[in-house]
Parts: sequence; structure tokens; C-alpha cells
Amino acid sequence: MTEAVFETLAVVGPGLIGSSVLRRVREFPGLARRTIAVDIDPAVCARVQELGIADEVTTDAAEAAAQADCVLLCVPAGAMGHVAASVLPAMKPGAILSEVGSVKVSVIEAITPYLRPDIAYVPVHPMAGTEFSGPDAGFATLFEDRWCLLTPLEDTPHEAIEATLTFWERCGSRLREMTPAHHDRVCAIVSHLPHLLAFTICGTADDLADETRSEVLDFAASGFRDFTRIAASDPIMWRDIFLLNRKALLEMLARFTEDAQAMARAIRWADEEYIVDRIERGRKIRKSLIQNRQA
Ligand SMILES: NC(=O)C1=CN([C@@H]2O[C@H](COP(=O)(O)OP(=O)(O)OC[C@H]3O[C@@H](n4cnc5c(N)ncnc54)[C@H](O)[C@@H]3O)[C@@H](O)[C@H]2O)C=CC1
Ligand SMILES: O=C(O)C(=O)Cc1ccc(O)cc1
Repeated sequence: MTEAVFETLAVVGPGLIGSSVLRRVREFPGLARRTIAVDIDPAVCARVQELGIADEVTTDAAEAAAQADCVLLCVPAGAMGHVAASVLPAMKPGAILSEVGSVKVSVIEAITPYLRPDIAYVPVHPMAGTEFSGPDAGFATLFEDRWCLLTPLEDTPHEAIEATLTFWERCGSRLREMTPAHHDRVCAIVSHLPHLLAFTICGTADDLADETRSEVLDFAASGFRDFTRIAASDPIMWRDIFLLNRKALLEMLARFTEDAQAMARAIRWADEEYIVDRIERGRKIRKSLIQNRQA
């Protein structure tokens, strides 16, 4: 039988990501022998209990942390600092603190002041999710064939990195290590900017419907419908991501705005070659994602 990576895993914030981890541990051997789910919201705790996806459920983060050899924070990125502050003093010497925040530099900065020398901190980011939130939204196969990015610090102990890599590998993820700053620039373009565009285009279409009293939204064709899926994402989570990755996101938005202006100019002057070239690049990217089973 495969030995479990962790004896006791505490998941703080069993929402979409946290409950998917808990379900994975339940359904697949070799991840953790015992799980504790912790949430600030008693209604979430009650639901996790009903779902039967954790061995123990509590609102007391310190009590759970004291029993765990890995504490995985799955709370909104803006809450990571104070949640880390509440679990770290209670953690067992030699235990691992990990978190799945979508932004790395600011979250690491928020957690660092509370770190202890005998706790290994391993920041990760599973590049997997949906527009839904909460414990009912999770599923055990969420991380399969999806990237999980690790952004260890210079002094993160090797064994803690290895254990974390094995854990996510057994969740079905593809793994890549990178610096936190590089992570934030990559995610700004592939994840954060697309969400910003989706929220914005939905707002613009809604304003147009108000202005013209037309049924812009009723007749929205499939292109717009694809944007509305992303635009249905959780407002608090995305507020935190935008503000915590402000610098890289604004830089990518400026780049995008320039490229959109170039497309506008090509359309104005009927520059067919430019327009076709840009569309062909999009098709190529989509095709390579499908080939890599990422779409
Ligand atoms: N939703 C997604 O597709 C992805 C999200 N992430 C990151 O994962 C984290 C969690 O996201 P989701 O699972 O979507 O959120 P969610 O909203 O589904 O779950 C978050 C849970 O944290 C709980 N919580 C909030 N503050 C807390 C506190 N102080 N103590 C204990 N529990 C607390 C909430 O009650 C909720 O149950 C975020 O940092 C997000 O950036 C990473 C990859 C994908
Ligand atoms: O639903 C989608 O399309 C997503 O992009 C999910 C997602 C949201 C946040 C992340 O940090 C990673 C993945």
C-alpha cells in the first residue's frame, strides 16, 4: 500500500479548492491518513460535515493546526496573512504551511512576518478551478492534467518541497517551479487579465442594454456567453486578486490596450493581412491547448 504523504492534513477554507483537495484525499490513496476541515463560517462547517468529506470539522483553526503535519490555506488571497498568523503559533515543529492563493508575491509578503524557523512554508497555485465557489462546488478530479505551480522561497527545506510536489502529483497535477514574481506576471496575462476583460465586457453590454433599451443581453451570441461563465466568478476572490497583483495586471492591461488599439487601426484602414494574422494566432494557440489537453 502507498504510504500517505501526510499523516494529518488540515484544510483551512474548504470551498471550491479546499473541498476538492479533501475529496481527492477521500477518494485516492497516498495523500493523507486523516483530514481536518476548518472554516470561519459555521454554515460551511455544517455543510462539510453533511458531505462527509473530512474526518473532523471545526471553526477553531489553532486547534486543527496543532494536530496537523500540513496546514493548507485555501481562503481568499486577501485573508491569507491573518489566517497564517492565527495558525502558525499552534503548529507542530517541522510541519508544513502551504497555501493555494492565486497571487504569490503579496501573499508571501503577508505571511512572512508570522513565519517560524521550524515551519516550512511552501506556496503553491493549482491552475485549476471553475466560476463556482463553496464546498458543494468541489470535485476530486479538479486538478487532473492541470498545472500546479510551486513558488518555494530560497530557504524552503528540500524535503518540504518534495512532499508538496508528491502531494500535488498524486492529485493528478502537472508540476512546475518558478519564482513568485515570474508566477505573478504569467498569471496576470493568462488568468487575471482574461477575468478583468470578462467582467468589463459584461458591464459594457449591460450598460448598452440600459442605454438603448434593447435586448443586447437577451440575444447575446455564443462569443459573449463564453465571457459570462468567467464573469460569474466570486467578486471577493477577484477583488483580492486584482488588488494584490496590481502592478503586473496593470502592466498586462496596458500591453493589451495597445494591441487592441492596433487591431482597431487595422479595422479602420481595412488592413486585411493584420486582421487575419491576429485571428490565425488565436486559432493556433487554441489548437495547441487542445493538443496538450489543457482546453
Ligand atoms: N476558484 C478558483 O478557481 C481558484 C482559486 N484559487 C485560490 O484559492 C483560494 C480559495 O478559493 P476558492 O476555493 O474559490 O474560494 P471559496 O470561496 O470557494 O472558499 C473559501 C473558503 O474560505 C473560507 N474563509 C474565508 N475566510 C476565512 C478565515 N479567515 N478562516 C477560515 N476560513 C475562511 C470561506 O468561508 C470559504 O468557505 C483563493 O485564495 C483563490 O485565489 C486558486 C486556484 C483556482
Ligand atoms: O474558471 C476558470 O476559467 C478559471 O480560470 C479558474 C481559475 C481561477 C483562479 C485561478 O487562480 C486559477 C484558475
